[in-house]
Amino acid sequence: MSDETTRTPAVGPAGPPARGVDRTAVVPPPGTARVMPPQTSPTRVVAPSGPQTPAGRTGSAQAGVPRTGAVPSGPVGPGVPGAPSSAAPTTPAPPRIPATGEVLGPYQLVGSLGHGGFAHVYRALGQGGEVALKVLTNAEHGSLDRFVGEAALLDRLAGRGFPRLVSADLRSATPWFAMELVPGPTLAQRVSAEGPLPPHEVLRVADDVLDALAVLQEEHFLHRDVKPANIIAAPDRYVLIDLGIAKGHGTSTSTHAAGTISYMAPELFVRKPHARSDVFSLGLLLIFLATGQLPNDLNFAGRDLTPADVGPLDQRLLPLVLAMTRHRPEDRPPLHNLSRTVAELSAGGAGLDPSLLAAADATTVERGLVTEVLTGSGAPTGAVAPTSPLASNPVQQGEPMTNLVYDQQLMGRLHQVHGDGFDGAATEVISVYLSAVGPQRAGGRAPAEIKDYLWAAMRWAPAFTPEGYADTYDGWVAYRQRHGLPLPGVPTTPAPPRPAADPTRRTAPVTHQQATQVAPAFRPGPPPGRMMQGQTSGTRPVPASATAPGPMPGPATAPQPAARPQPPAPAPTRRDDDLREDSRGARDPARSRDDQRRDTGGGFGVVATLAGWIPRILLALAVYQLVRLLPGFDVMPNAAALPLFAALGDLGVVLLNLDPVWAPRLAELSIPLLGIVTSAIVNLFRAVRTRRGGRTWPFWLVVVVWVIVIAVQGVVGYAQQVTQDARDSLQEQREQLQEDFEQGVQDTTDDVRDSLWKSLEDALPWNN
Ligand SMILES: Nc1ncnc2c1ncn2[C@@H]1O[C@H](COP(=O)(O)OP(=O)(O)OP(=O)(O)O)[C@@H](O)[C@H]1O
Repeated sequence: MSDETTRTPAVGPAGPPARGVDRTAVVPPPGTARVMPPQTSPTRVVAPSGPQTPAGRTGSAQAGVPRTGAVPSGPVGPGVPGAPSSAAPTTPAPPRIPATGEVLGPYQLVGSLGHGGFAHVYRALGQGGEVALKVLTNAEHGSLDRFVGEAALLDRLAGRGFPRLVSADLRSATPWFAMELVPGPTLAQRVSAEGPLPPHEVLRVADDVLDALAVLQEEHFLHRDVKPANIIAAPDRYVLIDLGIAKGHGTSTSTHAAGTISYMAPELFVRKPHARSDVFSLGLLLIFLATGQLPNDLNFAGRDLTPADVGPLDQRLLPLVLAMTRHRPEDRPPLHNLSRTVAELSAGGAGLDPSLLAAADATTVERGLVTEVLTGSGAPTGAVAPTSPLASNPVQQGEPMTNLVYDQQLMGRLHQVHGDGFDGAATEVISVYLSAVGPQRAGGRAPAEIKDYLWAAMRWAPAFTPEGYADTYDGWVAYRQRHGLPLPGVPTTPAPPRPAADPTRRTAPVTHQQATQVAPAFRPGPPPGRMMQGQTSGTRPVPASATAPGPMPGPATAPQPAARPQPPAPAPTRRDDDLREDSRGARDPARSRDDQRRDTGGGFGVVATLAGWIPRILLALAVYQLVRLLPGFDVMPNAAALPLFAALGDLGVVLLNLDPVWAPRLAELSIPLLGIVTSAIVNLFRAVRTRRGGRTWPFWLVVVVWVIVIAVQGVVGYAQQVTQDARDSLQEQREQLQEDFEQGVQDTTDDVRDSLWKSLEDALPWNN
């Protein structure tokens, strides 16, 4: 078979694979492994020769697939063939998402099957028929190792409960692997479309998934992400997908984290995976399948579920799921006992053997499992910075801050902040949040520690702050303003209504591509006093402490520690695709300022900016005109006399068929009216261009301001007119009086003079 290795083309330089070039095979270091061409038989991700383990023995060879290479016994990472080590010639390329129609190796991508924050999965066509082709689309540190690990593990599982690995090229500039295409919807899709499953079908799911988990356990792995979206309902079986090794280290905008957290065992929140952590998730999954809902499991209250928590459930299933979801992992039954119980239930056995559902000592295969998973996958501990205090001071189960992960409003806000790439701002958000809800919620932990813990619990990798913005709260707000995104505290689209039938239950997220929503009630506001004092996680400043005083940041709803975490609530007026685009752009070091200018509209952006000033100038003019109405200020030049407004006044008179005396008044009114019209046009243009039609509040704000301006102008103008009329009338009366008086005096004078003359003439002797 060595000839097959040699016919595989060598790994080329980084860059998109050439069309038609066969780069399908994993190319191991010389002498360490072999490669098989996909056209003839499955290519395997193979490991260097090394110590064999039981895992190796139970791998593909056990399934009857010939193998010559040893399967890595532990986690796959650097050093494993196909996983470029630090010395490997290829470095992870910036995220590139291939388009449908592209050719990768011998496959043509014919459609998208789905994607998470880490990879895209395509339906692809090759010589051997259709496959599901998974492409790594995340270039963050460690992503490639985990991607290789997933391919290697799939290879070892050899289709037992999982899709069979077909071929791979993990050293390509766009690393990918092809696996068996499993036809059918995911269980999330099926329940969403058809509602809860009948009990016998739930038992079938349990049977298949328990088998798959047992195979995984033999390989010394936990899945850690058993949920409806990760199980495909094929016509004849249920297949577990997405080996959670790489879960959550993709872009922050992965919507999968929400689904993940809903099914997460309590011990995983404190980063203590247990061999029976998957049992817990499967127990919740079965409840969901049977009822369509998830219970408020109250695990953080430290107790097991009760029948009342679970709700109406088939009585045969009830003891099974109650046992699987026990709070303490060691109280849950091991996989083998569960399989026997499910078999008994499926066969309709009259009496269950209660000992099968009792707590049991660790089985041989369970021993040693957890350490391997923890150190092997690098997650969730991988999300904790080595400099974090958590690295040396691990979180203890039951610490108050572990409940913060259940706070939907806090997590919704953090999801936004992180999704935008502002982890430093997240620390400030947490600090303000603690000021609002009380420092006891921090249990003595600093906001930076809490942030690191929450990031680990959510499996969020450190974000990359967009170029040109400070990684602070203010920087984040500036970013959101610049991109026309909802700001903290600004009410947006309301969250989808929840079923109100039973307050103790909640509907599970049945699809991980759900519409985003926001948690508007928690309003961090500006951070208190910019109290930076140290550095954490590299170079980011952090607030001094959780107990630092600060202003109450608006209405903060008290957290509900007992509730199981809801999916974090991302921003509502923005689709995940948009978020992903921005995040991708922000993460791309090659992203130039030109690109960013293009994002903001380029030349259109300049025009839009200039146009945006017109309503503001008109508003200033309107206010100026208001000032002119004040007594003594009318000496200021009249803006309404400007040719534009004067012409509008004349036009208004003509159009409304008014007395020309109204022209100056209409000229004045034309200023605010023009302001309303231009601001409406500008806002409409922006909303259409940014595809954020829901963001109309600035327009309405401007309209309200204009209406106030017009009203004030109208009232004051009317009052002024009335006063002027009265003054004119008084003046007229005064002048009339004056005139009358003067006329009277004149008449009297004339009369007196005439009378005197008359008397004088009568008195003269020569007149007698
Ligand atoms: N073998 C397969 N056959 C058919 N569809 C598949 C297969 N593997 C994956 N898919 C589809 O692709 C989607 C994404 O797959 P997967 O969950 O493995 O991606 P991911 O990037 O690892 O996601 P995540 O962010 O959860 O890690 C699945 O929801 C499923 O619909």
